[in-house]
Parts: sequence; C-alpha cells; structure tokens
Amino acid sequence: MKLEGSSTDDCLLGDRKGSVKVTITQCQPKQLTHLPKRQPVDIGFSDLTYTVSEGRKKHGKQILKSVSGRLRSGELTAIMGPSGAGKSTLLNILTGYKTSGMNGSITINGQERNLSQFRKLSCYIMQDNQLHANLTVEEAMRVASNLKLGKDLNKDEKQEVVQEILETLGLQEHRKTMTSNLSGGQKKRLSIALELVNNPPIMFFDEPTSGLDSSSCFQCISLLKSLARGGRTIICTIHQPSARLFEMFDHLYTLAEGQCVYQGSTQQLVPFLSTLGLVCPSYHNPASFVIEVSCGEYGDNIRKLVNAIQNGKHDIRTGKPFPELPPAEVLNNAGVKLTNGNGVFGAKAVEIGDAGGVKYSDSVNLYHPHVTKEEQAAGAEAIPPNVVIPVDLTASEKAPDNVTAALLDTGFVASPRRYPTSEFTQFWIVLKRTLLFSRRDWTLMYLRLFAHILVGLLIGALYYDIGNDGAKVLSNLGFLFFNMLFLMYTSMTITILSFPLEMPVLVKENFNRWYSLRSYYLAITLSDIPFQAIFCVIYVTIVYFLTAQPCEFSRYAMFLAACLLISFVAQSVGLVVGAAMNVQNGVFLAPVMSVPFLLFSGFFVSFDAIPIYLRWITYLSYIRYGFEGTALATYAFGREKLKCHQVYCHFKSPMTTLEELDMVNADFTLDIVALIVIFFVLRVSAFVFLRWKLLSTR
Ligand SMILES: Nc1ncnc2c1ncn2[C@@H]1O[C@H](COP(=O)(O)OP(=O)(O)OP(=O)(O)O)[C@@H](O)[C@H]1O
Repeated sequence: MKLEGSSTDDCLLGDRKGSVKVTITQCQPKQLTHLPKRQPVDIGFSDLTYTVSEGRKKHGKQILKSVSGRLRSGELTAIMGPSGAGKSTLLNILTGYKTSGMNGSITINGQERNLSQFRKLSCYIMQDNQLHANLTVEEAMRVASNLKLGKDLNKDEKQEVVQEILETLGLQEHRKTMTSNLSGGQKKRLSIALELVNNPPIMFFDEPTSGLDSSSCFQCISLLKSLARGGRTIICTIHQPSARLFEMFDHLYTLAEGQCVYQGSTQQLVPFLSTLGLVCPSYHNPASFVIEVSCGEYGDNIRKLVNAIQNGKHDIRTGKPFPELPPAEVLNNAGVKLTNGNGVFGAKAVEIGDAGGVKYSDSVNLYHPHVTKEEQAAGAEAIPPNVVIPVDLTASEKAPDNVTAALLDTGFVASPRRYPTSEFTQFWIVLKRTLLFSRRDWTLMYLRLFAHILVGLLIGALYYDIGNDGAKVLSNLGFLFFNMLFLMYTSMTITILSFPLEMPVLVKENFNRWYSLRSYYLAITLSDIPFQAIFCVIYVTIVYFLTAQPCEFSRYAMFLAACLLISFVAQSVGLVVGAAMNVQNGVFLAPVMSVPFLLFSGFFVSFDAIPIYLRWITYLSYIRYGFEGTALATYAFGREKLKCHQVYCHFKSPMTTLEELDMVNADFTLDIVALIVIFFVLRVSAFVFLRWKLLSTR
C-alpha cells in the first residue's frame, strides 16, 4: 500500500476530494534472488529398459519396456500411471538412484549423461521426507547451507539465502519449530527448502503430495510450478491428482505396464485420447480417465496408445497436430520412429534468426507451453534468440551443437569437486550436528550415565573391599569378568541402533551429495567416543576403589585403559552389526555373536584346557584381551602378597592367581595392542558394510 500512487495499473481507492490517494499496488511474486544462477537442463531418454532378476528365472522381469521421453526445463512434469506401472522405477533411473539392470540412453541437453556430473545438478526428494527430528527448521537449513554452499558464500550471504527460501516457502514463522513437530505439508516444504539451497536445475520428487490434504497438495504443486517457472526441470510422480491439480502440470508422462501411453501437455490429453476413440466423459477428471484407460477399464487400449505415442518418442504439444496413427506394419513395432515429416513430430529443428527473423513453421510455439497468450503479450520471457529449438527428442539428440548442448561444455559443467565442501568441513558439520542431537536427546545420555553409576555402586557394594583379600580372589576374578560383560553390552547395544535409524536420512543426504560417506562415518563414529569414555571412567573409578583394587595410579591407569578399550571395541562391534543388518536382526545377533568371545575369554576355561583346534578363537576374543589386561593390572608387575585372615590361603600370592589363569607369561602391552588392532579392523569393517548397505538399498 502506498500514498499518492501514480501507476496506471494501480487501483484507485482514494477519497473523492483528492486530498489523499490510497492505492493498492500489485503484489510482486517472491523471487529467489540470492540463489546461484543455473543453466536450464533438458533430460531425454530413449529406449529405456529396466529388468530385475527374479528367483531363478533366466530372463528376469522387465519393468520398463523400451520407453522414451523428454523432460524440459521450465516445465512441471508429472509421471502418472496406475499402481505398479513403473513410475517410481522410471524416476529412480532418471535420478541415477538405480543404475544396474538398465539399458537405453539418457541424455542431458542432447549429450550422453555423465552420472557424476548429473548428480551435482539434480536432487531427489523422496516420498518420506527423511528429516532429522531433533533439529529446528532453522538449524536444518543452516546445516544444508553450510554443506551445500561451501565457501561460495560467506555466513551472512548463506543466512540471506536461507531466509529468502524460508520466506518463499512460507516456513519463516516456523523457523524455531522442531522438524518433528511440523505438519505433513510443512515437512514436505522443508524437504524442498533443504534441497533448494544450492538451486539445483533439476529436481525430482517421488509422490510429493502423498499424505497431504487437498489444500496442502495444491500449495505443494503450486510451489513446484513456481520452481519450474524459474527455469528448473521439475519432475514428480503422482498417483491420481484432482482435476485442479492436474491442470497445473505442464507436461504429463503416463505409464502403463512399463510403457509410455501418453507424453505431452496436460491440455492436449483429452483431445489426443478422443482421436483414438477414447472420449473422456464430460465432468470427468482427465487424470482419472487416463488412469482408467491405462488400467484397461475401456478395453485393451494400451497397445494402441503405446503405438500412437511411439512409446514416448512423440510429444503432444499445444498448437501442434496430433501424430497420425502409423500404418499397421509400423504399429507392430513400437520402437520404429516416424519418418513422416509433415507432422510436427518429425525430426525437425526450428531456428530463430537474430532480429526476430524467425524461420519456423507456423505451428511452433516459442514460449513454454504453460505461458498463456496473455502472458506472451505481457512480455513473458520467450525462448532466447539464436536458439535451435529441438522439436522432438530425436531432433535434439541429433543436434549436438545446439545451444542447450553447448551449455554442457562451458560453465554449465559442475565443478570437478565431488562435493561442494572439503571432507574435513563435511566431517566437522556432521559432527556438530550429531553432538547437537546428543544434547537434545538427553534422556538417553542421562539413562546411560545413571546406568553406569547405579551398576558401579551395586558392584561396589557387592564386591566391597575384596580386592586385597587373599581369600576372595575368585570373587575378585568374577568382578573383573563382570566388568568386561557390563562394558561390552552397554556400549554395544547403544550403537546397534545408530545406523539403521539414520539410514533413510543418510541415503537421501549422501545421494544428494551433501557429504561423503567417509566424512559422515568418521563424524558418527567419533561423536560417541567422548561420551562412552566419560561413562566408562566414572564406572571404573567407582568400582575400582569400592572393591579395593591396588591403590597405585599406574595399576589404575592400566585397568582403566583395558576397560576403555573394551568399551570402544564393543562399540565398534555394535557399529558393524548396525551397518550390516537391520535392527531386528542386529539386537538378536550381536549378543549371540558375543557368546563365543565370552566363553573363550580365559575366565571359564584356561588357555591350556581349550582343545587345540578351538584355540584360535581365543585370539579373536577381545574379551580375553580385556580380561587379561585387567587381571595383569591387578595381579602382575610384582604385586606383594595379599592380606588373608584364613589359615590356608591358596591365592595369597598374586603369582598363584596368574598361574591358575595361565597368565604368567602374558604381556599387558600385547593385550592393549591387540585391542587397538581389533578396534581399527572393526571400524574399517563397519565402514565397508555401511557402504555396501548404502549401495544395496538402491
Ligand atoms: N526389485 C524388484 N523385484 C521385482 N519386481 C519389482 C522390483 N522393483 C519393482 N518391481 C515391480 O515393478 C513394477 C513397478 O514398480 P514401481 O514401484 O515402479 O511401480 P509404481 O508405478 O511406482 O507403483 P505405485 O504407484 O504403486 O508406487 C511393480 O510391479 C513392482 O512389483
């Protein structure tokens, strides 16, 4: 609102005496001015086939059957089709999420896709949002901007980008809200906001409207449409949109039984179907109609449609005549291209001269199909001059030196760096985020602290003052063994959950190139070590002194070192199990897997008594090294005889205890080195398993 408005477009509401004029100025749509500029990207795919192996079947199951298509920048494309038609499969292949089992070609601006480059230009927003629950909207955005914008922008500029995106997406007032408390629509918008930070020119969405009410669906699709209008290529799968939503899409790609039954503008769907004798009843939602047709409710029309649209090689555009039905012999072969040049679907490119000297056929529309005549008249941005506009997919692919193809060769190619930030920066950001989660999730931290103190006090009370008593050496050995047991289970079980619960977010963020798996892994594995160390020190200090173990600092330090290493190794076992399997299997298998290590720890059976063919297990038993380490810290290194109030004390001399345990020649340093080696081997194994799992989920 302003005073004394002068614009001719303004609506005058001022009083008639003319002293004060109050005008309402047209509200400008919000624009994302701070986002780095990106070039438009068109995606073409031809003869895409995707096959999965099923059981022992020789030929596997074909899910996509030689489909072709073209997805243009500046358009909002919907991939539609009945359930099981192959929408998600097509989306997964186009995003590069699935790469094995696929045949055919995918081109970017007319050039063969380089997957690594492509992944830097695109983002994939999966159906279930995959957000970290323990962050506020603002924090989540800050993490995303730090990871995705790197050093390109300074802190204030990043803040501005975040602010602008949040304002544009209507999340500004929720910036302090925890993501877990956001509504479904807000979560969806946040997912988009997070990926929008680095302004990818291609955005893929899997079912963006699932779980949203009609108003949120509308908002969501409006948002996608405005993103498309900013020159991005927006592609989403959608089940069955309402007529209102359907109208908002520029481009429709419909699949049925793994084949393309329609490709083109949404407005042209009904007229196109009617040319094939499939008349959409009045007041019937065209989206529902095409799904019904694809499901076979109006007879077996799939083959007819696939042939008419040449399995995606045709593109039905506004202002262009429909393709003539190919002759019968062509119909039998859906893969054959139309050679007839009289339709706009012929392989013709249209050239626009410098001073508007346009050399093109009358039917070609220089504007994107969603730009209405009024908008064109009002000066909506037309496709720039000197551009060879490929009229169809085959044309664009045959013209490698057109402008859009040239984009790939110049500044368009993303930087050679795989990630926008250095691995150290990624590590540092993820570490800070993980520590923030730990701070937020204090219940678990308190529980762990409470458990260590409580069990420490309980053990201290149970084995009180036995450490220097020659008559209670067997009980003391029981205490040493229990320490191992307690530290092993507490640190192992807590980490079994760490990867399975984080996996969906990890898959999304890693796929969208936020960070490398290595940086993430390092951050995750290091983040819990300080906490585990503190809890272990508290527990050991309580039990060591309550049970009256030798009051010498060196022995205490050795005892503590062995206990700390045991808990770190057990934590690593938890990581391996968590990385390799799901929660259900992990919580069962990890404790069960530990049983042999406990049996061969040297507490139940001395080394000499173990059958030779089983002795190798003792070398793998980290519990044995821990138990031996604490036993040596307690009884070796020339400890003087223990006190004893009984007439005969078999274990009065610490050496006797070591002899009984077969530890006379044991080496404390060797135990520590063995634990350190096991620790590193397990940490590396966990990384390898995690990498394998990440790839196998795709
Ligand atoms: N790994 C696989 N093994 C066997 N069949 C598979 C596999 N992946 C997908 N399919 C099959 O491929 C077909 C297409 O699956 P896809 O998930 O792409 O369908 P969709 O169109 O997205 O379905 P919906 O709308 O129900 O999600 C389905 O019949 C599905 O059972």
